[in-house]
Amino acid sequence: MSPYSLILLRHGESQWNQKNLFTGWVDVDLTEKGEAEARAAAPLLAEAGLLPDVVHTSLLRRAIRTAQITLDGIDRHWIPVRRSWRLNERHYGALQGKDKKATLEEYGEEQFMQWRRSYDVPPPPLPKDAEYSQFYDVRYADLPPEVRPRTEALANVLHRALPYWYDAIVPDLRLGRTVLVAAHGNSLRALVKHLDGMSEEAVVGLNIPTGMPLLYELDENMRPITTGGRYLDPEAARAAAEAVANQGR
Ligand SMILES: O=C(O)[C@@H](CO)OP(=O)(O)O
Repeated sequence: MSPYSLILLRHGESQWNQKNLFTGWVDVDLTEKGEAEARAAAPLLAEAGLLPDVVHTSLLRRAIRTAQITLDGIDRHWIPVRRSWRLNERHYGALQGKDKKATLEEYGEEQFMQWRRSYDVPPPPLPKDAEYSQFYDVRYADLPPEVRPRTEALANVLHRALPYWYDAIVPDLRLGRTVLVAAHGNSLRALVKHLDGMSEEAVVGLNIPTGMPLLYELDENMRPITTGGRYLDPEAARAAAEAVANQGR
């Protein structure tokens, strides 16, 4: 038995996942399919005997609602919750609200993939007052303006997520709590990169599917017992990750 259990859960399908639009910090809701995915995660946790004691989410409703629906399904809707902008999806800059297929056609495969999956190349920044900007969103009002992103590469996401990992999630794990983190495709890619010690090149090929619980059993040093963790439904997760990889095509 490993000492520490961490469950990573990307939100269920969102309205903009369904429409194939770059989303980032835009606060779109789940689709009915996304709600069903969140419900389906519950029995997987129950069957594995994984009952979260505490949940951490981003400030975005697709992650917040996914956590609520999943936890409700295992009668754990009452556990303590903490939320942080540090778990938010990657800010997608000027791509927020843009169609993935149209972006691929307009800019070509190389640029498209560089923006989507490269480690350190961010999309162009989004003007503060653009339609899909969150710069003046009240939920980020406590953040100094220079911290509020207008675009992010995965490297920036890792940089802002790690303080939360060390200062909020690890302390919960150290107390022996089973921790659920409900977050996003790219904030979870950053966390997985850190946990698995992935190279900048390897993380390019990492895709996290929606609504599939990913269990990391961690040792005393908060390192995975098994690299890559373990999806509770590995076959479904593999197919769904492939679909994420192929978005835009
Ligand atoms: O649009 C987004 O914010 C993300 C996740 O949905 O997309 P991608 O997988 O292309 O990084």
